[in-house]
Amino acid sequence: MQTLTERAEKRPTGSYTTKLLEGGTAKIGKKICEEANELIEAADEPGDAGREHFIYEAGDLLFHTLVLLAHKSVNLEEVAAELARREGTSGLTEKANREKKN
Ligand SMILES: N=c1c2ncn([C@@H]3O[C@H](COP(=O)(O)OP(=O)(O)OP(=O)(O)O)[C@@H](O)[C@H]3O)c2ncn1[C@@H]1O[C@H](COP(=O)(O)O)[C@@H](O)[C@H]1O
Repeated sequence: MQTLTERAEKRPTGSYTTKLLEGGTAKIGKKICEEANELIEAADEPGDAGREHFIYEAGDLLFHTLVLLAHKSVNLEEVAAELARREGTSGLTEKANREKKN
């Protein structure tokens, strides 16, 4: 995350992250969707090779999600704080609260 934040600030040429950041939410979002699909496909692959592929794709999805956080100037601590806020609350209660809000 620190590296990605630095890429967002300095935008060095020859950086894949810079290329993504220059494309903004549309480009990063498209990659996140692609990587999410690849992760889901890999989830049902059998055996050790399937497991390894699944981990590889999870890495890709997390990487691109972190790039979107850097693009939005959001740090991991803020996301961790949001998850901590939810801790101890049932996911079903959280869902009901969201539905009330919308
Ligand atoms: N952890 C990663 C990382 N994970 C995945 N990727 C890239 O994410 C892309 C995954 O997309 P695809 O599988 O579709 O491959 P692709 O066809 O090459 O992708 P596109 O050109 O179509 O976008 C690949 O290009 C991977 O290289 C990453 N690129 C960079 N990092 C790390 O990010 C840091 C900054 O990297 P740079 O900004 O490139 O210096 C460094 O520490 C890197 O190791």
